[in-house]
Amino acid sequence: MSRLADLGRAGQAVWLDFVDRGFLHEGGLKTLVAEDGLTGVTSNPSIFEKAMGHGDAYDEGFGTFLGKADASVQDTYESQAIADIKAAAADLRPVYDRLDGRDGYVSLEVSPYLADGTEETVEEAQRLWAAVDEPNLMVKVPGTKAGVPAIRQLIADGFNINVTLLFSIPAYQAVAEAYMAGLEARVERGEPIDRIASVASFFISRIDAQIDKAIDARVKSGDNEADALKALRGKVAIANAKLAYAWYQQMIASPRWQALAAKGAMPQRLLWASTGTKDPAYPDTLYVDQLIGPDTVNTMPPKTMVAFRDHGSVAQSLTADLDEARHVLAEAERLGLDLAGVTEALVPDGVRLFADAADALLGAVAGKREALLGDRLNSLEAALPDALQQAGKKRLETARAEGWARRLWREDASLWTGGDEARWLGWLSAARGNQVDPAVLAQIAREAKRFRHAVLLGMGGSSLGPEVLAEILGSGEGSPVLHVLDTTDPGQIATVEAQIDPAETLFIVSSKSGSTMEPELLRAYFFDKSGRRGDHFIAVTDPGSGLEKTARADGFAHVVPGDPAIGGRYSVLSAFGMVPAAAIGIDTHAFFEATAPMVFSCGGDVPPAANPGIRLGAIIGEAAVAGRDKLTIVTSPKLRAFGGWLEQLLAESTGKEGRGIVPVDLEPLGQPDSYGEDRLFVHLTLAGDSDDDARLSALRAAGQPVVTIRIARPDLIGQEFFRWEIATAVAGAIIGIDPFDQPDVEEAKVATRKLVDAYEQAGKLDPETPLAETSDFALFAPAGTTGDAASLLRAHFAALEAGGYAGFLAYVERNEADAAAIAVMRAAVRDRRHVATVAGFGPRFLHSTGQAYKGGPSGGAFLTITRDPEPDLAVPGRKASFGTVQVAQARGDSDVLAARGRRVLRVHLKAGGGGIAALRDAVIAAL
Ligand SMILES: O=P(O)(O)OC[C@H]1O[C@](O)(CO)[C@@H](O)[C@@H]1O
Ligand SMILES: O=C[C@H](O)[C@H](O)COP(=O)(O)O
Repeated sequence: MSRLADLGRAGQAVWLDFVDRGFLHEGGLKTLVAEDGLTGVTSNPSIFEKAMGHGDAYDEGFGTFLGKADASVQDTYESQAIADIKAAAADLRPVYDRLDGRDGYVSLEVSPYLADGTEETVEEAQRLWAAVDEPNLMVKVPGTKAGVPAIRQLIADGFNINVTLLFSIPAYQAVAEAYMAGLEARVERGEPIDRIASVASFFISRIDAQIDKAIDARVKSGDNEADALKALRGKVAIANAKLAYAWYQQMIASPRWQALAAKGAMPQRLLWASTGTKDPAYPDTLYVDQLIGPDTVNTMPPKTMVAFRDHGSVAQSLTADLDEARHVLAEAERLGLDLAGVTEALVPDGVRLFADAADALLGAVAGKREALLGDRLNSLEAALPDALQQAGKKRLETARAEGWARRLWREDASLWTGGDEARWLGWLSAARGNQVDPAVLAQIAREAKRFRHAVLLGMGGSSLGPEVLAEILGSGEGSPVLHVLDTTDPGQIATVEAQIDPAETLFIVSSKSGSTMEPELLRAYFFDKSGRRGDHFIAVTDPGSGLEKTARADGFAHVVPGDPAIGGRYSVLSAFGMVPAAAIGIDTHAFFEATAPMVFSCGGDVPPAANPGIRLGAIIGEAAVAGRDKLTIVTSPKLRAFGGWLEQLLAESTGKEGRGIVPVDLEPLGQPDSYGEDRLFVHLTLAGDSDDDARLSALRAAGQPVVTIRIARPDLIGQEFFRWEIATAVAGAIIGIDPFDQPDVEEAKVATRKLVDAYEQAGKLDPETPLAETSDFALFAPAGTTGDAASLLRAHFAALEAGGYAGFLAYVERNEADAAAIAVMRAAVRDRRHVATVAGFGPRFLHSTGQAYKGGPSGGAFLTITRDPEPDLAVPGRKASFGTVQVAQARGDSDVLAARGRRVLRVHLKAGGGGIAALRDAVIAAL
């Protein structure tokens, strides 16, 4: 007869500390039951990681889940774990039935991520219990501080519980107390207690591993108690267990337990866990031989089981030599081996080890999902210099150990500054399409078909996302074409006006706050132009805003609410992006479906290294703190508009407190020697689109960091919105700022408002005296600057230092010709001064990159470009025209930049002069 079966006859149940699909399928467990009298199975996250995290044995099972866009890796893993546990439960069911519930259990552990939460643990145990749905399941709950009350409640609620991670006698006593209290609660409620099973898993080898380590260190250092110390090697854990059992025997004899036993209660057996020897110097059956006694369990890894079957010895060892056990513990104490400290530390250590295993497993499942999704998930490759590669890797490991993915989705503000960040995370769930009402979108899509044009009036987060959607996806058949007006430039307004007929145009007024000046002026302007046709207007705004009131009063066709828990720049997957998208006939349902693989791949259950958003965030965040803070956006032609959206997200989120990322968009690609050490290139490319591959390869070859994101189809652009939102939030955590506020934007608004108010009073703006002028332009700068136009321009660019950047802030119409002239100036400055260059059209950039220019890294030198609007446009009900407001915005912003110590030179292009082309030539000459 098997020695293992002899253990059973000695009163000790033999359990297997192992689960594996192949083993179960081949009938391995059934054989152990039949031949060795095995009566139970335990699992833990490490065991499942070994089973599922390697090889392909579970691929078939994973495949049924992972192919779906919205499968979570946690659910996928769990489905397979549960299948194995159910299979083991079925194999053990005859034992359970034969022993009338006294044994025959299989254990499944609650998530180690929950070990600090009582409520969460209770809920998780209930959930697993329902999911496995087998009477011979034991849910494993750690005996941590938070676990003990959970155990009490779960027992009271009638669940079978295996308490895990017990190392010390006091911790075990607390658990035994919780078990009795739970049973007593049932008795009090008149509920049965005779079918509730529990074991207390007392860990063995991990204690010796720690104590022995301390012993060896002291012996090595020549401790004068070396012999006494050596004598304790491999003894302390067993002595500790023996005394725990002695306490168990007393407890069982107590009147309190006897009263429960009289009502049919089953004792909570001590289960010896961690019984595989870790030190090869020890006999491999040590932690079985020495711990044999009635009403106990030993759960053994397969190797230990094989060894015991071969040469284990069965004797009532647990109650033998108790005095010796006491002596061992007394000696340990005398020698200062600090058993209490060791066992206390082993609890969080055990939780961490299981969490590490769970991370490894979830990471492996996520990897399989990525492979299965193929090009349904946008890919990311990073060619990075060594130092950045290492920093990113290290960051991902810290992020994993600190649970960043989970904490982000749990809305834990301590990831950032511990301020009000949790109030701004509505974009996470919005990415699943939860913020928008599909019926409203469908109605808007239907109604919009009667219009030929749609004009979106909004700034920053309210306009840049819709512009990307319109540019990259375009309008559906029979749906209007979208024009975005995010300006006060009279020329630009006139250009759009010339392209539309207000009678055939739907106007979408988008403003979260509902109080932003530009959309308010534009609304007033076009409302008049439309003949005050409210039914041609839709408002998208946060509930209760001023815009909502106006829209209702003016009978707008729809007032679609935003989510106040989403900031403007994170709002594209909410109503702010989806209403315009629906209006131009984009199938928003299909859009969210195409976006879902990224949303789920960036989930809280996907550890950082396998999480595409966190991976990117680690790269851009580490790059920024290492001085590579000019994130240079390079897109294939069809993705061009995306850069404008991304600029706002990065700049407004991270550029504050003198830190952050300065995005560089639409700067023509140069030769490697044009660039300094402050760049991180991000290349977004759409399959089939053409790229400047030669220049990009040259950059990579020159050691510049290049991240490449490949997008298989235009409708997968939604994935990049979400990936970059996650990445930005993560980069914010690395940089150490609140990525959801924009503290420096307000100041320019206040300065502008002052100027406009003064104009409303006086009918003119304060006169200014130019510092210098040519026939083409006049130059303005803060007091103290002198010289002629050429020397002022020369000094402006000469002041740029490595790591600084040149800004071109143009308060002119945003058209191809002006953009091209600015691009030439940028390339020239970049090539001659080796600094990054940025450009923005005002006032559009004020609601986007303006935050970083004022609040982000210093070192920017800004050339602000204005011109007299010709012709100007009046705003209904106001003295100040659009042109006046635009000039006031330019002046207000320049003043604030200067007040922040930024170098600012304002160039006012004269009417009848050579315009921006003349400025371009003057700038090139000045370099
Ligand atoms: O949607 P709103 O409230 O009009 O704001 C527009 C934009 O202005 C800003 O508040 C900056 O001024 C951005 O954050 C925002 O996206
Ligand atoms: O319930 C079983 C325990 O999880 C297992 O025995 C732990 O063993 P280890 O210390 O070898 O990981």
